[in-house]
Amino acid sequence: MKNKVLIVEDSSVILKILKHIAKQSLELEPLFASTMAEAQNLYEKHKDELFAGIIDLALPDAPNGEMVDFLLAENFPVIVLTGSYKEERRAALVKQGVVDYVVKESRYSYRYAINMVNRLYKNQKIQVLVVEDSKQYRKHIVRLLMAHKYQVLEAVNGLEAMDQLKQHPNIKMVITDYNMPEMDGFELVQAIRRQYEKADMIIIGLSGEDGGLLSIKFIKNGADDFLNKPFQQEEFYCRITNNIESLEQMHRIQELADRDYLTSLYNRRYFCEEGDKLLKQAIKNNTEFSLVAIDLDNFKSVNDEYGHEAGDEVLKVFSRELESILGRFLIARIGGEEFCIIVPGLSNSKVVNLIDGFKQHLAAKIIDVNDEDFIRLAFSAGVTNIKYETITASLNQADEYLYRAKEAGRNMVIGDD
Ligand SMILES: Nc1nc2c(ncn2[C@@H]2O[C@H](COP(=O)(O)OP(=O)(O)OP(=O)(O)O)[C@@H](O)[C@H]2O)c(=O)[nH]1
Repeated sequence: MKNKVLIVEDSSVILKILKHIAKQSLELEPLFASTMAEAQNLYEKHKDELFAGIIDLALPDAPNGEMVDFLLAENFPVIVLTGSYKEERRAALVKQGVVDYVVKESRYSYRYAINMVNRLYKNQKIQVLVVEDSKQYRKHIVRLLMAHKYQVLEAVNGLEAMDQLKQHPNIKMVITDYNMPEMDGFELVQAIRRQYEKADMIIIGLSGEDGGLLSIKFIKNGADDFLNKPFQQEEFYCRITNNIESLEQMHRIQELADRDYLTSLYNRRYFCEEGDKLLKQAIKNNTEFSLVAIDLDNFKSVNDEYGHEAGDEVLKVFSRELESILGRFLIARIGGEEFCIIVPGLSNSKVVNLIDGFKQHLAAKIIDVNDEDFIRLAFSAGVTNIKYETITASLNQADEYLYRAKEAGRNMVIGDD
């Protein structure tokens, strides 16, 4: 597996800063060197595990970028660190195929270089579709994207693009030209936006020299950004990266909004929204649909005896157990020590057995409360397969069974029968 990064820098002060930042934020394992000889040794030894390099342009035994040349000849992704900005040098390096060029100005520069490696590593999982009828331009864009490690797919017009989107549901970004046969760029943007929200798909339009009118039209039709052709390679990368990072940020915010802060299980709002969809599907297809309500027994005594913090830990352990055994279903923490699960496709008695099985699994676990005290956990549960019109009504029914279980002595599962 390629999960190591070669970092080569001769200044001991800068190397120290790089080590510090790498420790804080590099998502791969760094290997450090301060001369070309050392770096080449490391490279030969770890070739199969090395993913990319952050390489100082001038080293004591390689004053003219020989280390960078060596790695580029090996087709190895290189981010260059350099002490001074020279436009000609920058242009030559970009043409040679370096991933990026970072001038050593401040801590921010080193952080940028480390983040770029993290970015490349994540890009390996991101699919991008390039839609362009000019073969020359298409290949140019594909090459640029591949240098930044994206998975790239191609189409020559809008129709082919729609077909590719259907075949590859993980595509996250479409870069599209305007002028194409069959279906042009605007028609494509409109067709994509009919199916994909902005949070699910980035669209970048490519426009020729037209005084900016095409760019405006692209944005008004639902594109997120545009690039005027011909573009600078670095502008291309900046726009692609910014858009991908905004999408990731949007997903992080969405995750935070959907999850319970303590246990990271889904929260009540998400559960009700998704549960309603699943319930409607089950009603439409006339299939089984179970809603399970679980409440830990005598949980107050855990807080009272060991403190609220220990209670929090126990809730986290319980949630992990739920996930490990029943993670294939929709699970949520809907209140303090109350949890809900939706189990589609099984009869009521089968779901009661499933939850009983989980209860036995839990009973066999000794839970470490605070490294000194150990407890066992029990819960009561209600399971209903009655398909009401809303998830809230099903939840009330499961809750009713749950409280019957509590009244009948706790530590039991009650179903419709
Ligand atoms: N540590 C911790 N405790 C919580 C949290 N949310 C709710 N609780 C506690 O959960 C306990 C629930 O108590 P009760 O409703 O009396 O229920 P119980 O003790 O589990 O008893 P039964 O449900 O009747 O078996 C209360 O002490 C709450 O403070 C939380 O997020 N963290």
